[in-house]
Amino acid sequence: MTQPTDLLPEGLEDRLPASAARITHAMRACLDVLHTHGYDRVRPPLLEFERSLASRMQGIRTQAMFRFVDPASLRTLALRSDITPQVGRIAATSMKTAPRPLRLAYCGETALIRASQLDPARQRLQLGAELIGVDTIAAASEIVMVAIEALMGAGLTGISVDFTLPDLVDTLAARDGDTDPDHIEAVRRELDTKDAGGLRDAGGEAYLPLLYAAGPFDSALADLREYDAGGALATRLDGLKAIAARVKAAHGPDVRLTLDPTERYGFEYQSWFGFTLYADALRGAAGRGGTYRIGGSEEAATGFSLYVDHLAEVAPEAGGGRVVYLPLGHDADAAAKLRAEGWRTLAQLGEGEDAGMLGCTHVLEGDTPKELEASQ
Ligand SMILES: N[C@@H](Cc1c[nH]c[nH+]1)C(=O)O
Repeated sequence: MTQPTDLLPEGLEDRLPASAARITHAMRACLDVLHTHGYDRVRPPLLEFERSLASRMQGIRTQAMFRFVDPASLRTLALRSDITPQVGRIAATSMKTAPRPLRLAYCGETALIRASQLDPARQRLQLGAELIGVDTIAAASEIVMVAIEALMGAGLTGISVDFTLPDLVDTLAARDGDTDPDHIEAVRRELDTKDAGGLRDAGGEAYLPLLYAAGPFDSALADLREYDAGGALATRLDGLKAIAARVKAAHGPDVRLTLDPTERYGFEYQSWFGFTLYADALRGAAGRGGTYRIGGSEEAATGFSLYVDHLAEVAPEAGGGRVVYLPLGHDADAAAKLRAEGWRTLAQLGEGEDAGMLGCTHVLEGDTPKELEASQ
């Protein structure tokens, strides 16, 4: 019986076996890909001092985090809403002297006070990789390639990568000698809503072509090059082209590439390069990444995060449906051998159990699993 006290807060939910199995399967597949590419796993804590979460990356807002006073230290703690800043802290402190480039992977729960309208979840299983100490095309390409491989490892299809230039407006404002923060912010806001009229009213007429330089990668890049007559964006555009070329060479038409230079949603701290990952049938993003600087050490880094519980909704089922029922007094060695071969076993505990109802497909007879129907 559900009691009123069993209700969960909005945006938080229990994952029951089928859904939890999908998530675990996707998580393992993604972690395996990161492991094979040389990314070492770290496990930062679930909460830490609010100030430390905020100080490592520019633009992080702790207002969106769950915060409370620690009865032990009487200081404000925050629940992490993103693991990347924690990995930045690790790279700048305990792993300061580790050789660069430093490759770190992570996977853990994050929480947000307010979900977005597109994605109401207030808890997210974030998994990702950070490549620290280099800001090169080679590093950004590796991150994009590993992210795609991780999604493919989880069984996702129809993957697309949407590139963006998170610091675009700042770069153009610097080019134009525009130092008025209010004007820059107004332009950003109108670009975010992709409102041409609003952009004009905000004095951002010069930025109008950016709204239209979006879509399939090659044509959007060509539009941007045309727009960028003065060449302020030239190195960025060359970088994007080189990264895209690597993805194309490896995946051809299997991975769709798009470019939306003004897309800033979710890019709080990324610098010249950002990307969002999508897949077939998935509502919203599967993940996001880009280049950034670790506050304090000012070290350059590139990385990506995948939202595993979200992407697992469209990942194929975990499979491995073979479950063998072990009757009372069964041969324990035979059962152990089957488990070692990848079978799942379910041991009988008492009389009156229905192996089929409990999800078993086989029953152990002697040392051989017999299909349930066949054995009856
Ligand atoms: N942590 C960022 C993505 C990212 C990882 N590294 C760099 N950017 C996010 O979840 O949006």
